[in-house]
Amino acid sequence: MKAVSHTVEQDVADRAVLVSLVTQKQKKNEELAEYSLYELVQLAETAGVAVLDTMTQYKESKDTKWFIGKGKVEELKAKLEELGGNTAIFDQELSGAQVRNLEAALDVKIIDRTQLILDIFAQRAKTREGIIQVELAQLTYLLPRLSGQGKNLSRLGGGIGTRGPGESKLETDRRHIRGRIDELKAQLAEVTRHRTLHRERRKKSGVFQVALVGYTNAGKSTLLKQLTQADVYIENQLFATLDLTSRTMTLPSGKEIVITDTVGFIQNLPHDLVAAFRATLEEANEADLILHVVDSSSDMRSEHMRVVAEVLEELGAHQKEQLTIFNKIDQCSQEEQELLTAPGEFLKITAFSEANLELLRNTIQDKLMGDTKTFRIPANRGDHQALMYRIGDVLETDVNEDAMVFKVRLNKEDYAKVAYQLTAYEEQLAQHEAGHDEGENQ
Ligand SMILES: Nc1nc2c(ncn2[C@@H]2O[C@H](COP(=O)(O)OP(=O)(O)OP(=O)(O)O)[C@@H](O)[C@H]2O)c(=O)[nH]1
Ligand SMILES: [Mg+2]
Repeated sequence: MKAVSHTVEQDVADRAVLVSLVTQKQKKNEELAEYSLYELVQLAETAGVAVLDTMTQYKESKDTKWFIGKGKVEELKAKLEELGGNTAIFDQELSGAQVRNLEAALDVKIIDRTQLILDIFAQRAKTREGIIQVELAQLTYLLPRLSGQGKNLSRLGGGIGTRGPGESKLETDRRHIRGRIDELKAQLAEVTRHRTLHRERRKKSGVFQVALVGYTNAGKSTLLKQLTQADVYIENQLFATLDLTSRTMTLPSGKEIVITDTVGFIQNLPHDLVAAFRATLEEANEADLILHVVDSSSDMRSEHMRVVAEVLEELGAHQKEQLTIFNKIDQCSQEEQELLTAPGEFLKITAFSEANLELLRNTIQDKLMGDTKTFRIPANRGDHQALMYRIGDVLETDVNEDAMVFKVRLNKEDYAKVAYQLTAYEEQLAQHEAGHDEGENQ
């Protein structure tokens, strides 16, 4: 390495130049490509990499051998030498051959966007399920890129720092990796089964489940914390949350529900990762209500919302009851706030306002539960009265001459099951009373 720039932090192991290729096709949406590179910088920093510089190449289509053009490779080499870089990170997915060619030409570590995201996930995963899922995604990514050549192989798996699948694992051949993939899949199935059982038990007990989903850094964990006083990790960085956190939350009616924080989404989320995290994301699928949290202060919020909608669709969760939460409006001007809109119901809030949280709690309650309704039940029919406690939350009771009056906040599903029966009771009561009146009049 030649001249090392004095701005470089010497103690950071990975010092990288970030590279993006914008092809003719993507050029139509240059803003998006630029944003993707901006995100890559954040991702790299999240992974603990010192970002020295970025460069973008505009090219008709990608180069099969070098990904970027040969001339651009020379330029990159000069830049890496000038700045004392030891890593090049590409914003798009590279083939195994491209990685090897670039590595040979540049003599630095080559990482692509997918691998970088996988590295961050590996760094963050804490639960057994998360750890299995990340290793599974890493190996699935690695398998088609294996060349069987020792040095390249270990480099390819090396990742940022030492967080790739360990080198000893990589010394083994494809067959071993396939075996390990099968093993991980089996372990994952087992963990998932436990969780599904747990979730079903919760469901049977009639507890409502709400899932927080959204683009990374939208404020999901902050909301979980604000709504439940949970002690969760919140950071102004991408992918702060990786593992699921479920907490009990109390609605204004006093009813308890379970609210779950999930992993954030990002554009060009590696497909292997979505597949591996499917089980975790299923949580959104099982929820009674999805809270889609949006960072309304981001210029890219529409893009974020599109990405989230796509992932939800991929999971088959797009038909679920949804509430869009435009969060961080404290960072938006009045004009910007007025522009915020979403299909279906939405709220504009900041997670730091108690009044806004109250509004959110009430909206969740209204979404999960029906309106309040008053029933009159014959005073001598204990069985009918017991029914009142099965169709929702009894808010008030009162007794008058012939009937007990129940004011109930309905649980839509449970009420639907017995609504016909209750209508019949009401009719009976009305008839009874009519008979009574007639009798009195005579
Ligand atoms: N100004 C402002 N900042 C907020 C608000 N809500 C959250 N934040 C900040 O946004 C950043 C990200 O918050 P998180 O709760 O970690 O976001 P997340 O959606 O859980 O992110 P990931 O776990 O990375 O997917 C933190 O710095 C929060 O303090 C808000 O209403 N207003
Ligand atoms: Mg989070």
